[in-house]
Amino acid sequence: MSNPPIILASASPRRRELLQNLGLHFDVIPADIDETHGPDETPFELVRRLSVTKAEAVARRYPDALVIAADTLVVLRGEILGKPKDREQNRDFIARLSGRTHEVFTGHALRRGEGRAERVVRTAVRFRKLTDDEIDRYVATGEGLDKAGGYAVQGRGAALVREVRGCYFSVVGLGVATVVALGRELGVTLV
Ligand SMILES: Cc1cn([C@H]2C[C@H](O)[C@@H](COP(=O)(O)OP(=O)(O)OP(=O)(O)O)O2)c(=O)[nH]c1=O
Repeated sequence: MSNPPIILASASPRRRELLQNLGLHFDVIPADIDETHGPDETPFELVRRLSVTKAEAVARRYPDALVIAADTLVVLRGEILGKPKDREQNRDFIARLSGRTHEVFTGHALRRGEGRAERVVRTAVRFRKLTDDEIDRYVATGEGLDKAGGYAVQGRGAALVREVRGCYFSVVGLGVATVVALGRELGVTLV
């Protein structure tokens, strides 16, 4: 049986690039959803809910497609660090991450008609101990402003990271192997 058309329900250029690297052809249709956190939600529950909400918002309009959505959160000692609202907050995030290990949660949700496949991937990331000057220089690049936790492991942020324990790609925003496995659960061979 031939594969259905594929839709990536994300505005993230990183996610698009990771899927393109597999040689796949797909459309990009971002889901515009409310990303407000519920008061008692754990990071696991939150990324799961947000990835599912993104997938469903698009799948409703394209029931014949395979819809792929994801959501990424950075968690330090139980506290969620979202996208920094400005450089000052970006500086605060990087200073707090310095010398410590935090967790990155990426929720993946696929839909194909009535078919659903979901998985949350958790990865531990340890930062080097950074000097004030290093923190200032990193924040001045502006790279972290649209990223969860205020850094990009795939960019200059690579210089901040001592160790990644788990799936590197899920830190960037999309666990590629997870997406392929979830696609197979829905009967779609992506690679
Ligand atoms: C930790 C980290 C996050 N990020 C990015 C991945 C995501 O794009 C972003 C987290 O925000 P998300 O809300 O997960 O995604 P998004 O708003 O970019 O796109 P959409 O909701 O349309 O899917 O942070 C990196 O690029 N590198 C990193 O090292």
